[in-house]
Amino acid sequence: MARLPTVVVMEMIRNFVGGAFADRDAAFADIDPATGRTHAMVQVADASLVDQAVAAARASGWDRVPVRERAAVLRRAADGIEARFEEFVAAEVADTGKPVALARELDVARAVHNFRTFADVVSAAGQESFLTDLADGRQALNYAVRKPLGVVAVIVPWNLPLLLLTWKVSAALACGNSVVVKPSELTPATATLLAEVLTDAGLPAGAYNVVHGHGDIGELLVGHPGIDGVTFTGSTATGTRVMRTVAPRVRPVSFELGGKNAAIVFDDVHLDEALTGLGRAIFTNTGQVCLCTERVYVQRTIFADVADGLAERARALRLGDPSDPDTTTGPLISQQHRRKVLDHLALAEEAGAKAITGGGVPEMPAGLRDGSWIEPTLWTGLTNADRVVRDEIFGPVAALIPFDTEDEAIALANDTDYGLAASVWTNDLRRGHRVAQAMDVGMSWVNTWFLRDLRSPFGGMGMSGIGREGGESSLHFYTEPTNVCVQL
Ligand SMILES: NC(=O)C1=CN([C@@H]2O[C@H](COP(=O)(O)OP(=O)(O)OC[C@H]3O[C@@H](n4cnc5c(N)ncnc54)[C@H](O)[C@@H]3O)[C@@H](O)[C@H]2O)C=CC1
Ligand SMILES: O=C(O)/C=C/C=C(\O)C(=O)O
Repeated sequence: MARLPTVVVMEMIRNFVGGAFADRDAAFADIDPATGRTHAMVQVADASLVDQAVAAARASGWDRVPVRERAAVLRRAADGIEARFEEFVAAEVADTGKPVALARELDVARAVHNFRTFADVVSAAGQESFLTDLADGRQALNYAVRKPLGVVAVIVPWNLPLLLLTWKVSAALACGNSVVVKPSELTPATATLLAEVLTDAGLPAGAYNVVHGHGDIGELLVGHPGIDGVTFTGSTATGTRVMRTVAPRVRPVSFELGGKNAAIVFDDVHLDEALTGLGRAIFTNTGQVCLCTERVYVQRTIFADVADGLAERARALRLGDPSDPDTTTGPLISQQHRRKVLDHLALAEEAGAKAITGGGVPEMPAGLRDGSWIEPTLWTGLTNADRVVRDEIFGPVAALIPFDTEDEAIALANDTDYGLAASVWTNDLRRGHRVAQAMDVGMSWVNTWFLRDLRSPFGGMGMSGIGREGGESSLHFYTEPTNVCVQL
């Protein structure tokens, strides 16, 4: 008997507007960066769908839902992600090529945590009040009531798609806003899956909308007259463009942009622990976390030990099939991004750097050869004057640079246009506090990296962004206070 041909039905990722999936004819390919193969098609939004999404958000009525009920919806959303945990993992792995172990531990676990945290934060929030003494002996009561901004545009990148999306969406919804989300064109899957979970959790139609597309759709969204605030994570270049688009309508923006983060390693450190921490800081998610370390300043007395130890850790990383639980390191997000990283590898060579490990494209097994793989790379022989020590590269790369004194290390670490994150590695408690505080950054870690308490402020200074999110900082960004003054 003749066998029927196998029909492969490609998954179609659709826009989600006003509580329903919306079909559009135009679509683009969603590429798995580990294999280079198309794993889904993504329908592209257009101006009229953006209009519909903003109108649906405006009409959702979510702002009138009491805080207690909002928090309950967020908690059910967290439960819903947990119930479909492996579906989220699979979608994130297919879009990003990141190892399944990382997607489980970091991305999807954090999505659950984001919803639970902002349910707690908004439930515990109070309001500012002041009793004002007046010249005639009487008093006035000042208190501020916080109202949601309204409709918030959420623009997120491809490196931690679900983590960053839910970090913003959970806080915005907690405060009573409705959102229109534009995920990265490279990683559209989990934002779409989240629409189902939020609907099942009881979120009203229109409170969460997803429009897919490239930067032009993002630009239409952030420039839309119905948008009351914009939260953006991505490159500094795109952040400045978003700022220009939003400026004529003077809407609040929260920007978490690029970084060129430093680590400072003192010679009193517990070497093994520091090497493990630094390995994470440089190579996690193939260096594609805005917090990743790309500059490591090492006290000269232990420079050779740190260089050897880090190179050994880099060589121990296991690049390979993302679905293998033992894989530690995936590909870069795209061939285009790999070209950018490879250009920086070439620039480093021209500047006279020595690659003590890596420096090129790895040999991958059949099936993975068309992926955007890159070797984890460490350089010596560079200084702060070199472009690769100044540009954000966003790959598994770092320059190791020696220093002699604490003051010199602080000056070198702060010698950058960025100001996102830093880490200090020392066994001297006082020095740890002192140097961490001297870093001109939003987040400064001592003997650890990317350890997050979601109630603490998160964001950057300089070219790394505007504003902070997290805990109360999120409540402040996603609401506007109206101060009421009552003569008593
Ligand atoms: N968190 C971070 O620090 C991140 C930094 N990057 C850096 O950015 C570089 C470029 O990566 P891209 O994918 O191009 O990031 P990007 O910053 O251009 O993209 C981020 C998001 O912004 C959207 N977007 C693009 N143009 C827009 C516009 N004019 N208006 C509104 N939205 C717009 C994109 O579609 C995407 O959803 C990377 O090589 C890396 O250095 C990338 C991702 C995250
Ligand atoms: O922990 C967070 O909230 C965010 C971490 C990472 C980024 O913001 C990023 O890589 O852009």
